[in-house]
Amino acid sequence: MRPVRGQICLAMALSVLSALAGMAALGFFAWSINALLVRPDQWPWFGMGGLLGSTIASYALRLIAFDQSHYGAFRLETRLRTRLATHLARVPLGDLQGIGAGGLAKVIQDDVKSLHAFVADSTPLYARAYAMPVASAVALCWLDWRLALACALVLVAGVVMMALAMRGRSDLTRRYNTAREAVSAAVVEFVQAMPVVRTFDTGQATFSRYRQALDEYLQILVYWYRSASFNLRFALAILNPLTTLTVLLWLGAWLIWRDSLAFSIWLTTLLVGAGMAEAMMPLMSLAHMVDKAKLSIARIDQILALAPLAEPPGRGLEPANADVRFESVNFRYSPDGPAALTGLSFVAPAGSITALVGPSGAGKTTVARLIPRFWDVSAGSIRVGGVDIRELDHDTLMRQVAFVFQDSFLFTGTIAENIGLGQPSMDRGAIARAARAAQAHDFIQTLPSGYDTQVGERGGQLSGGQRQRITIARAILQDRPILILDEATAFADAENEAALIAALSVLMRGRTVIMVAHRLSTVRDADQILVMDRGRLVESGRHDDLLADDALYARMWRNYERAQQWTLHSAAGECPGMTTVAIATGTERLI
Ligand SMILES: Nc1ncnc2c1ncn2[C@@H]1O[C@H](COP(=O)(O)OP(=O)(O)OP(=O)(O)O)[C@@H](O)[C@H]1O
Repeated sequence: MRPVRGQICLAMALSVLSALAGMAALGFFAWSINALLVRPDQWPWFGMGGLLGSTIASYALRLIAFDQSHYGAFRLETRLRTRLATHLARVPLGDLQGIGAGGLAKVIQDDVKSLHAFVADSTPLYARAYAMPVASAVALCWLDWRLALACALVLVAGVVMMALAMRGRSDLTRRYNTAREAVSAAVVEFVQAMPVVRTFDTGQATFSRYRQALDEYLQILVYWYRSASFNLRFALAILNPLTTLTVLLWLGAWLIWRDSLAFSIWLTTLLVGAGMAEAMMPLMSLAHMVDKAKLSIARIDQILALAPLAEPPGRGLEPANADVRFESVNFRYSPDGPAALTGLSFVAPAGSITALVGPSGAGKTTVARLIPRFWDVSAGSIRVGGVDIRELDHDTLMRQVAFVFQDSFLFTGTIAENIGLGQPSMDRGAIARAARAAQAHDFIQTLPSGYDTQVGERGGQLSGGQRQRITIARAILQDRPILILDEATAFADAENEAALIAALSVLMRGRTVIMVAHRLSTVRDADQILVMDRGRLVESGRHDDLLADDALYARMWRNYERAQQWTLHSAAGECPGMTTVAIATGTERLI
């Protein structure tokens, strides 16, 4: 709360003043009743005026206190979200993947919101819940110590019962939250996996995981209720103002009967004592809110504690040209995980095309993702224009490199916004020119709102090939000297592929291109082909040289050529009752 501490302290102080004004109102009330009883013929103007004034003051102060705490909470919420977002942008992607999109969204949304609720609603109540009993106790002692003592005994009994009810609460709160999170995760999985699940079963398997999570949640709730319920109810009964009132009523009546207490004092203690017990009541729900806030704080801290990627001290260097050099690069996704890359060295000269090929899991995508520093290398270095990428400012590196990935990500927004991403000053003409070069203009024109069409969440309204061409248009507009293509034609169908290859050839012109490709047809004309296997570079050269070497690449090429000739035979003859449906959209692939 440090950034808004002043405002929250003010809110708490105002809340205490409001509680004191409330107590003063009770005093004026008792004074007026007593005055009326003593002199029924005279209207107690002073007491009545005081009552009105202090009641208005109490309400006004309370209102301002909550205003202040809410404004403070809004400021805190914005600051925290901004801080989290800025921090996340500098943390290695691998760490974020470990937490998962759901977990991150929960911290940024729910945890920050629960802190907001705590700061906005609880802080004034907290101050009041502590100040009121203390102020009441002082007032009661001043009025009559015997009645004050009786009140204190009731209160102590109530607090002891409350402490018993809340024993082990932290552990239970933690278990409760874990169970609740498990339910949320199971729901998300159930919903997200629906398209996949439905093709295998009716959702029973995933649903049973959801039900199991629900059962565990229910068990904890029942246990919590049972274990705390007696003590809790007893505590609530004791702290109920009626209990204090009854004790004060009987004791006061006895003292009056013995002529050792004035009626006016008795009346005032009844009013103040009842308020004292009542002020304690919110402490229990506040304790729960504090626990929740603590858990949220712990999760927020966990994210803020993730070490960001190292930034160069002072101003970073500028690359001399657009070549990319890997020098003895070793890389593991986690410190104790297997090596994804081992001793990888190569140079992609400025303006040349380098293709990465190799069997699945060879490390091709890893190479592509290390260049924009999604992760940092474990050993060795990657240099752009002669400078280690760790010594380049993040912005400088981003100005050098453009990416077109297989799972091209579009943001919720219009097509124009997606093409012009990161370049808000770009005008419509430039966006349309980039879209034309990316062969995307024609299909965009057929959409109902053209460039203003909303692409839907993650670009869900568009086909894979269309999304890809929008990403290519974005890369053309960015006009950066180095281009990383990862499976850029993966989603293309026959018609799309021709458009995509035309778009890519515009994009690749004059740039240093590093492309990951499965379909060997797309790498034939590359200036150099790097053949990878299990994280190592095993061959390199041009297509014809590699074929002549007759090693891994030559084998892959032969397999690839054979695959071109595959046809799908109707299996109906061999497997009665089975219908084979093939939707072929390209000459190379069958989906
Ligand atoms: N995020 C990750 N966390 C941990 N290990 C990973 C991660 N991504 C990839 N790997 C592992 O690193 C190795 C190289 O993977 P990579 O995706 O780079 O291979 P690839 O050659 O691109 O494969 P493919 O052609 O199938 O896409 C694999 O063993 C893979 O299991």
